[in-house]
Amino acid sequence: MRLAKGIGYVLMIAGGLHVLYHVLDAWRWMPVSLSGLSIYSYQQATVMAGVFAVLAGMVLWVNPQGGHAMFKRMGRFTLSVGVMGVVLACSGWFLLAQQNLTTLDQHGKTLLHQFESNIAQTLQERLALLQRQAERWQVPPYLPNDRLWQRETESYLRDYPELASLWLFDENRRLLRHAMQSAQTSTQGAMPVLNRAMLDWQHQLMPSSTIQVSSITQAEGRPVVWLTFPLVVEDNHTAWLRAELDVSALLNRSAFQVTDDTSMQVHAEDQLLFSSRPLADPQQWYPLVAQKAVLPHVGSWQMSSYLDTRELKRLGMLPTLLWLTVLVFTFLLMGSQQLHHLSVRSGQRLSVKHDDLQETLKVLRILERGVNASINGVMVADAKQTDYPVIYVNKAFERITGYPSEEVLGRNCRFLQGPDTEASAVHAVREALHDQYEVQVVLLNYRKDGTSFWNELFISPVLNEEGAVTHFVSIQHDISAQREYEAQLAFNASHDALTGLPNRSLFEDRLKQASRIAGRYEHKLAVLFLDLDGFKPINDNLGHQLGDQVLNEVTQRITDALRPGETVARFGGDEFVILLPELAYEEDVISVVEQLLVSIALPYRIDESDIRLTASIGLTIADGLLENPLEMIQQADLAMCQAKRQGRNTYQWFTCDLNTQESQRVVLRNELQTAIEKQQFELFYQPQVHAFSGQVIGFEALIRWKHPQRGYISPVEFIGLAEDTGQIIAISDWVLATACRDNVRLNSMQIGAFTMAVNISPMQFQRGNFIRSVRESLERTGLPANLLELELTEGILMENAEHAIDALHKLRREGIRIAIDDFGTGFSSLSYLKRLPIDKIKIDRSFVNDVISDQRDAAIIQGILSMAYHLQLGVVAEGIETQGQYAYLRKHGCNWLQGYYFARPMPLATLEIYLEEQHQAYQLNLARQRSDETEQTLMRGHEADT
Ligand SMILES: Nc1nc2c(ncn2[C@@H]2O[C@@H]3COP(=O)(O)O[C@H]4[C@@H](O)[C@H](n5cnc6c(=O)[nH]c(N)nc65)O[C@@H]4COP(=O)(O)O[C@H]3[C@H]2O)c(=O)[nH]1
Repeated sequence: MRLAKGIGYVLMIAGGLHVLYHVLDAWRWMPVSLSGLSIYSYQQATVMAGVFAVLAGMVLWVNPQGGHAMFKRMGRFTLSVGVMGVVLACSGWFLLAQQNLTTLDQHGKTLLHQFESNIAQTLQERLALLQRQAERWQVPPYLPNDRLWQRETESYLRDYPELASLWLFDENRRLLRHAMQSAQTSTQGAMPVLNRAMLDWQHQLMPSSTIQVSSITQAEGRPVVWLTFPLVVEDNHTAWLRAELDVSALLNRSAFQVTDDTSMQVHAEDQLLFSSRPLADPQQWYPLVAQKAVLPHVGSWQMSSYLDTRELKRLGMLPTLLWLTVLVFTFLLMGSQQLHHLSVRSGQRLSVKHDDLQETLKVLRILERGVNASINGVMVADAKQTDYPVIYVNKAFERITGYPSEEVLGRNCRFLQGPDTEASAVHAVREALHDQYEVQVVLLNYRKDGTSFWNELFISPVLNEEGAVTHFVSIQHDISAQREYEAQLAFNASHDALTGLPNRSLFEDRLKQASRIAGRYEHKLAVLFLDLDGFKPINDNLGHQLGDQVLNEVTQRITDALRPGETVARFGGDEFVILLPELAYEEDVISVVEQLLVSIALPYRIDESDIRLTASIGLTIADGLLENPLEMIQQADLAMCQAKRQGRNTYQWFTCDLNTQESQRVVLRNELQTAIEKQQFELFYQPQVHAFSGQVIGFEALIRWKHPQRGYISPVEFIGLAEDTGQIIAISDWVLATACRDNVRLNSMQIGAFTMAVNISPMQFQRGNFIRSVRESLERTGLPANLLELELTEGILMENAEHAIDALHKLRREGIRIAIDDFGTGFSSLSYLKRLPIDKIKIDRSFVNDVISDQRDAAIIQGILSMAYHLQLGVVAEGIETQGQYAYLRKHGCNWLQGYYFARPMPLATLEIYLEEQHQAYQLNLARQRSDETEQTLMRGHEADT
């Protein structure tokens, strides 16, 4: 920048000085110079170059940055063209001007040369003419007489005006005759008075035979040249003819016709002898050439040629025009070049801009596609116009709101608001728009069809390069589904998905609330725990879909039985809990419960078949003063379990005893788990004997828990709990495997083919892998299937008869025997029994117990035996404690017997000894019998002989 400024300084100063110099130098020629075109053309060229230098310097000095940029913008070629053009124009101008000057100089010289030649020739002719005249007068009659003189001189003077006068002198230099141009002669013929020069000549006249030519002298103020011719006349006398040549006339006579624009002058010793034109205005004439001319005899004079400055101007036109033309052409060329350069640069810039635009367009298209592909509505509003009219909406906006873009553009988007749009959210949006900051709100908007949707709205101001807000972009996210989902989640969090009833959590809330109200208003509230009886097999065997239908129907029946304000909740599975928050009388609970039991027990018509269900209900009542009202749920649960134990399809009040029992159950359950893990169980075996032979035909495996503190615990105490807790599965698997293994060992004693009867729990039987686990136990132990007998209660088979029948068929196909345990206690229908693929039935101990004393038990036993006989089923009577019972059953055809009368359950080792003893006793008895028979035979033979 400094360099540019420096160069600018130098150019300005140098150019300025150059111009000043020439302006001052040309001052005296100013009128001509200012006329624009003169001999100073070449100087003007350099002046113009100086002006250019000044201008360029100013550009660089005033704005070196701009100048630099300007030069850069002009392009090198343009600048080169400019410089070249200026140099060429100035050079051309200079050369042409020089050439003009040279031509003019030459022209002037030529003119002068011709003029000089003419003068010399004229002078020579006049000399020759007068010489001839002089010669004529040297022959007789010699000197002319007056008349002849006059005639001849008149002729000369007339024809040659430059001959100012002719003089004829005699030998003594006396004037004989003379003749003058009429203008100069006052009197023709009269002797003139000789002027001083003539007199001088008379005195100085030297006799000479040669022609004398004087130098230019003044005669009467005129430049003249004297020609003197010696004449030899008769008698060798001498005479002189003297001719006065008017130099001006001579020159005039010699001058040829020059052009209007040139002029010639002749000076002799600063005296103007001749001028082809009057040079009144010296500034009109430009001196071309001035040179000396030497004429023989006459001497030298100064000849000058002049050119009319108008011609000079005319001549100057060409270089100037050329200069201007070249400059104009240069500027045009520069202009065109610059235009070309600019067009190329613009083209390049346009190309770049075009590329940029294309790229921007591409990006914009992608953005537009992206915006249009967005699932969120996008809307752009003009922030600079009042009321922020919408200028763009994407497809998602149209889809979400139902408004086509043409109905939206130009409007304020408040048309999306409706009656339930939250005023606070709208206010927040307005404030954000007014203060131009981002805002995010959720508000209820309305579609074109009037339906509402939840709009999660995000509005952001858009700034331009100056940071001013020009637009607002809003992104709309229809979160209706999300809201619905959240509501659903909230509902699900507090409700049961299948029935839509409140779940435990909501029930607990309501219970707490009801308890507080009950405490405040001193009334009572009740909680009912309802569990369906026998629902699980329905669900497992008929499918969950059908189970769900049953549950929904149960829900409906319960709901129908309740009053408004009362709550029924589903706690999962088939458990329903009911809250009666405001009891007028305690007895009201009973009426509700009885209504529920009746209603639930009604048949369920599903898929064109009737399903029957009952419910067990536990009840508890409180006055709202319970510290923890949720205890009521546990209490009702305990009571429900008690109702179950009491035979189901009934209800049971909660009592404090139940609480104690439950505590014990909890302790027992934990200990039972420890027992499973530490294998604290043993199997005792109770023999079953043939009713008539008394021989042991098999055993029933009966589990014992060898508690580390309490000793042996009866299965009656823990099997039910294990069933409830699911611990029965692990226990049952162990029992089955152990019983099979021990039976293999007992059979290996080779004292009989013993059958092992194993009690099967309901949960064990209903497991999907039950048959497989039985098969695996047999395979692992190697016990033949026909030596395993499974004892199932009537209840197990009744709960899901079809599944049970199917499973029993499979088991029997394996060769496994099936016995129905506790037969007679389960109210089995006989038609149903007929379909069961079983081998035996076991008469329950309760019938055997009083068979002797109670006719009804006896009748039942007889009925069972009769039925079994006709169904071709074996019968085992258990609980035989007395001889009477034994005898009665044997008498009525019971095949097999089991009871303390024969043997108590015993460990394996004891059993082995027992069996050994029994076998020996049997053998002994058999031998005795044989011996008796032999003895009797012998006696009979002896009697016969005698
Ligand atoms: N008063 C009296 N009782 C007699 C007499 N003869 C046998 N008993 C008892 O009657 C019960 C017969 O077994 P249960 O009816 O299947 O009834 C069994 C059975 O239902 C269940 N149980 C026993 N062991 C198992 C087992 O391993 N698995 C399963 N699931 N249940 C078992 O526990 C119940 C009770 O078993 P236990 O206490 O061993 O009681 C046994 C047995 O000791 C008698 O003459 N008089």
